[in-house]
Amino acid sequence: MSSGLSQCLMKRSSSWLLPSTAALTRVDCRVWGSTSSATQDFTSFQSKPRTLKDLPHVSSLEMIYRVVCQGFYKRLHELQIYEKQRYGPIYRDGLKSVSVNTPQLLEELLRNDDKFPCRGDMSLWKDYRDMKGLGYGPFTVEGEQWYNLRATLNKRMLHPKDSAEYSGAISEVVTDFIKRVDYLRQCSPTGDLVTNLANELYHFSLEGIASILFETRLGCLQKKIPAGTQDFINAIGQMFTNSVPVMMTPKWSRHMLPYYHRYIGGWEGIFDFARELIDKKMEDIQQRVKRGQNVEGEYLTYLLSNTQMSMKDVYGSVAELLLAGVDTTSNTLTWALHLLSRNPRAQDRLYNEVSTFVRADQTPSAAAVSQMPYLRAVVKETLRMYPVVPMNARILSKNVTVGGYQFSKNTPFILCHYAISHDEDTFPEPFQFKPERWLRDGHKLPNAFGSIPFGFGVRGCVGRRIAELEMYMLLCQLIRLFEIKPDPTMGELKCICRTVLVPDQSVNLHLVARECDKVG
Ligand code: HEM
Repeated sequence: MSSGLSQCLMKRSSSWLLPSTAALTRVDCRVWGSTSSATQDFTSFQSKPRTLKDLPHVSSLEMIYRVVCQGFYKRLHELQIYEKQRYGPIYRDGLKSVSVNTPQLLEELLRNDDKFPCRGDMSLWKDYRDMKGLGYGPFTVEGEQWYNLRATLNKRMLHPKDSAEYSGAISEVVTDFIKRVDYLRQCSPTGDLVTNLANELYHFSLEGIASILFETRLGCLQKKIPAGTQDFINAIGQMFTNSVPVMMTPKWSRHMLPYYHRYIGGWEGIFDFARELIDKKMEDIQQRVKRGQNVEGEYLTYLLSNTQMSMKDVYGSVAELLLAGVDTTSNTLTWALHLLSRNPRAQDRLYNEVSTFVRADQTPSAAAVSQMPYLRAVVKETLRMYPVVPMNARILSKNVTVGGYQFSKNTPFILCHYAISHDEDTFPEPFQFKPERWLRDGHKLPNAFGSIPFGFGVRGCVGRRIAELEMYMLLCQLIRLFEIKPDPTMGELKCICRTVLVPDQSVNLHLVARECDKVG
C-alpha cells in the first residue's frame, strides 16, 4: 500500500538493513537460541518488570551492516525473521524502536492501543496538502479529528453489507478485466499467456476503486488508456518513486536536488485529476437538487452530501483512499494467482467450490462469494504468506507493559507482521501454501493475531471489505474460466519489500481456457 501508512514505514525502511536468504538459515542465535525456545525463556523470567534498557538491541552499526552490506535493504521483511532468531520476540531495532515479533506480544500491545491510535510521523504526506490548503485524509489526520473522520468514512464501507452495495460496480470492472486478459492471451504466441500480470491487476484495482470512489469509469482496462487517466497513473508513480529519495535526503537539500520538486509534482497530478472528477460530481448533484430530483449515488455522493465534510476534506480523503486501495489489492491478487498456479490441488479444490455456486456465463454476486469458505481461505492464506503491508507501527500516548517490559509513553513500536505470520509455532510449515488452515472444519484455528493483514482495531483498514469483495469476485471469475499455470521460463519468484511486498520480476502466467467455458 503505497499510502500514508507506507510513508511512515518507508521512513524506517530506508534505514533498516536485510541479510541474504542463505544467511537466514545459518543465523547466529547468540541471544535467544531457536525461536520457540526463545518464547519459553522469555516468558519464564517475567516476574520483575523490566524496561526498555533491558531489551536485547541492535546497534546502529549492525543495522547499517545488515541493510547495506548484507543486502536486506529490499528484504526488510526477511530481516524481521533474521532479527527474531537472533534477538528474540521483542528487541530494540537499529532505529531505537521496539520490534514486537510474536502473535501473543502483538495482541498484548494492540489490546492496549489508544482510543485514537497513532502510527507515527506523516509530515511528508502533509506537505503538499499544507501548501495548497487541502484537508487531511484518514492516514494523515490524528487524534479526535481522525476519529470523527473515520466515523464518516466507515459508514458505507466497513460493513460487509455496505461493500455488497458496490458489487454491481465491481462486477462491471471484473467483466472488463476478463475481456482484457482474454484479448492479451489471444495475442500471445501460445494463445494463453498473460505477461506482466501485476501491471494488469494494478489497472484492475485502480479501475475498481475509482469506480467506487469517483462513481465513474477511468478506462484503465481499455486497449488505449485515455490520456488523462494515463497522466494520473504516471503521477501516482512519480509521487511514490520520488518519495524514497526525498525521505532519505536532508530537508535542506530539497531545493538543490530534483526529487522533492518531482514528488510535489506527483501530488499535484493526483489532486488535479481527483479534484476535477469530484467537482464534476458535485456539480451534477447540485443540478439534480435544483431540479428537485432525488440525489442518489454511491460513496462519493454520500461524502459530498455529508454536511460534516468540507470540499477540501473530501479531496484529501478520496485521494488517500484511492492510493491505499490500489497496489495493496493488486499485489495480493498477483500473489494469490502465483500461489494457485504452483498448487494445482488447491486450485482444483477452489474450482470445484466456485463452479458449484457460479455458472461460467455468470458474474459472481457478493452473496455467492460469501458462501465460498475455500475462496476466503485462499485469500487469507495468501495474505498470511505475503502480508502486503509486512510491517506496521504504533506510538502509544500512555505507559504500557508488553512481555513483562514496561515502556514509557511515546515509545515507538514496530509490528513485525511478516515474521509473525511465518511463526512456526502458530503456522506449522509456514512457507507452505495451505488454505485449509483457515477452514472451520473441526480443527483449532490459528491464533487470530498470527495474521492480521488489515491491521487491528479502530485504526484498522477502512477498505478491507471492499478489497475482499474485489479479490473474491475477480478470483472467482478467473478460476471459473481459466486454469492458471506457471510460465516455465520464469525463474523462482521472490518478493521484495517496496513498502508493500511486490514480486521481484514480471509475473507471467498461462490462463488456459477451461473446457466448455466461454469467456465474455
Ligand atoms: C489487500 C488489500 C488491503 C490490505 C492488505 C490493506 C492493509 C491495510 C493495513 C495493514 C492498514 C493499517 C491498519 C492499522 O494500522 O491497524 C490499512 C489502513 C488503511 N487502508 Fe487498507 N488495505 C487494503 C486495501 C485497502 C483499500 C481497497 C482501501 C480503500 C478503499 C484501503 C484504505 C485504507 C485506509 C484509508 C487506511 C488508513 C486507515 C486509518 O489510518 O484510519 N485499504 N490497510
